[in-house]
Amino acid sequence: MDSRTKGKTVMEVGSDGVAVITLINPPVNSLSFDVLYNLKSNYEEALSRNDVKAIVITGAKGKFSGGFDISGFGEIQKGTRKEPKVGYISIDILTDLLEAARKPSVAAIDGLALGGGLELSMACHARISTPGAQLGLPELQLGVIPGFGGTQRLPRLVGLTKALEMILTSKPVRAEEGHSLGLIDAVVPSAELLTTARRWALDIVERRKPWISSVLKTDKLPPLGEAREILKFARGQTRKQAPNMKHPLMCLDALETGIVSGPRAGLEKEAEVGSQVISLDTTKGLIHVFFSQRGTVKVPGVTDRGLIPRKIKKVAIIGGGLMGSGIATALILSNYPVILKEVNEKFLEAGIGRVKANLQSRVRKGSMSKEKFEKTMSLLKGSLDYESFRDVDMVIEAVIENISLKQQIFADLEKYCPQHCILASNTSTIDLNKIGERTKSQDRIVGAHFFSPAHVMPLLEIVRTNHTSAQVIVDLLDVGKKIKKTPVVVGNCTGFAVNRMFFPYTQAAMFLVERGADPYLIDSAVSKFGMPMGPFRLCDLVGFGVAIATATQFIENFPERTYKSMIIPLMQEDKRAGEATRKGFYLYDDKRKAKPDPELKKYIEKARSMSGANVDPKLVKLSEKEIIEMTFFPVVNEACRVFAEGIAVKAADLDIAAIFGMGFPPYRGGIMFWADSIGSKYIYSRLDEWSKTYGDFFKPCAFLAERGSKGAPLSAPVEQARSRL
Ligand SMILES: CCCCC/C=C/C(=O)SCCNC(=O)CCNC(=O)[C@H](O)C(C)(C)COP(=O)(O)OP(=O)(O)OC[C@H]1O[C@@H](n2cnc3c(N)ncnc32)[C@H](O)[C@@H]1OP(=O)(O)O
Repeated sequence: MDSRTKGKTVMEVGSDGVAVITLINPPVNSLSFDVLYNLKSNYEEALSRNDVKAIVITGAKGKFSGGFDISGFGEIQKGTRKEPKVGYISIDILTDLLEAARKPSVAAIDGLALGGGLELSMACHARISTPGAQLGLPELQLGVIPGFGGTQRLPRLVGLTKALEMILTSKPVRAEEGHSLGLIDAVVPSAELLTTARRWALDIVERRKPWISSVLKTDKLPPLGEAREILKFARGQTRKQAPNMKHPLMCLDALETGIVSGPRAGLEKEAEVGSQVISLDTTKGLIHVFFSQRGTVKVPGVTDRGLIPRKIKKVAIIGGGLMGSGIATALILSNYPVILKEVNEKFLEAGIGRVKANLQSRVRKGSMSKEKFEKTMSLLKGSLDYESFRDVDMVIEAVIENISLKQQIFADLEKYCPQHCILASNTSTIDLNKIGERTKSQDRIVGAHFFSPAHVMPLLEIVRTNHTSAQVIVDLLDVGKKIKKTPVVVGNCTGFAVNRMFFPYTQAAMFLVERGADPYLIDSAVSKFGMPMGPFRLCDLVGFGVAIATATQFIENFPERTYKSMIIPLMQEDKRAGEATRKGFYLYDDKRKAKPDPELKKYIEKARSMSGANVDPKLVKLSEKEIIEMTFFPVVNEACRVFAEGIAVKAADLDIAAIFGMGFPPYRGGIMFWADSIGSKYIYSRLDEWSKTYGDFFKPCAFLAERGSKGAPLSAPVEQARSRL
């Protein structure tokens, strides 16, 4: 393969007259322009050769195709590649050359047929797959729409309602379901895939099997009036669920055009809309997230050293509270045997009960069988001492945020655990060097910061000190992958990456309400921006105990930029501690539904008088845009510090940390990506102005000041950062 080309296809013509074209572009046989143009020329050759009666398309190494090469969108966005003529691939190649050919084609699908992969197969005249195949059109989650005729052929093969479900949720179906839906013609074992596909193709030639052009099918489409109703409903749902994104609605337009005006018009609309969505900001954000998420496991100096992850056979967890039980649940769900240690029988029973409840909720929802529940629970053993820790490969400490308690635990662990055992802490804020101060095991001390609920939330912040060995990081990255978490490796400091970014967000919100802004308007503006909830609703959810413990760490370590608001401590004094007490910034009913509380004013006024702050008429009347800027620019500022200090190696890691740890909207690409879309100059000038008016909480850090003064991108690599990694 030419080093400049990305992938290829190869064609072999058998003595049976079947030309087998294989897609080759490791690791997932993505459809790069090179692959697609190669496919076209192989196809033309097959059509022109007299010894070819039919064509089979398959993918190399057990994968049909993971879809269009996503990096191609980036090239088009950056202008480094010219987009082909609108409709060239979907209409000229796949519809007019392949589907309308006078020789039939069959797709032989093993493994993946996603996006463009499934679309290519749907342009064939039949599809044979192996039982493990995954079939889906996940394009919307990348900000693009199903192209290559996907919006036209899928509804014609599986019906409009199912097609909408598959497209709008981006979720793939398995081969058996695909078969029952009519998407797949036969499911056969891997070893029989190619022979069955070849025979099927010849049977079509001989008219023993039907020669079906999916794009011309109409039998699965509902009558026009019904189709319009279904699409109207889908539009309503989409507007509610994805209010800040245009591309799902544009996709529905392409589907509707095909149903109302016929498949040719539908293909043209799909091509037109498909080309427009590539330049949407939300699409740029989502594509950035796709690659950044996969990039977090590439840690310079660690994962490029050829280290092989060691096998972790048994894990111990200390503390069966909310975090410990969640982590235990995540581990046993991925078949790790776990010992859960508590200080007494009562706490141990409660901890095991929590794990049980986590799994039982899956049984209730039907996603786990009773047998699987029993088997999974059998992996969990309780303990009240360290005796059973003698053969564990990893311990995760998950007790309350108390430094001396953690120090004692780590000193004990050093005595009882084997020499190779990884000693991890789930602390969310405390400096790991302090935790390990009373040990001589600094090279195997690491942070494994899970987010609550740990068996559900996708992020794992892996924190390393200057002493943590690369092997330990590689081991933990492997555990993270096995328990299906997105890991982000960060350096050691108070709050690490996520909580350091989180803190100014809640602080900015407190600052604004003390100066007269309405907390409920702030929550509403932040939710509209795309966060799952606003800062006040979030404080209630997390609970004021945690909020105060975290704030204490920040006040101690970053006093110069901590805004010390008394609102939460005052409410806590009155036994309002958030959702758990049914009273916080909101009041909660039996169903935990939140409603604003007029009494909140009282606490705000008291806090205001204590801090000496005055109501500022400008801040009382903030627009939604200003609310977003005043709450998120301080986050950008802190993210810049984290980046400049080398706590995060890549800006993209902070994007992923913000999305998976804070709930930052993925379609905005993450905190640094979003900041760059606004421009460092503007962010710097706003923060600078606020810091002059309102004080050091808003003061831009040196990194932001330097880049902002030049208008340079904040995500560009830090050249000479003193890396803590
Ligand atoms: C001209 C307009 C055309 C419009 C019509 C068509 C549009 C499309 O087809 S858009 C693409 C649709 N496909 C997808 O969304 C699938 C995306 N990929 C995945 O979901 C997963 O990667 C996977 C399920 C295919 C495999 O998962 P896993 O085994 O966990 O491996 P990784 O996710 O780590 O991926 C390995 C490696 O492969 C790269 N990669 C995966 N898919 C693509 C792709 N479609 N294009 C380019 N590259 C892809 C991924 O980035 C990883 O790369 P490295 O990090 O360098 O190892």
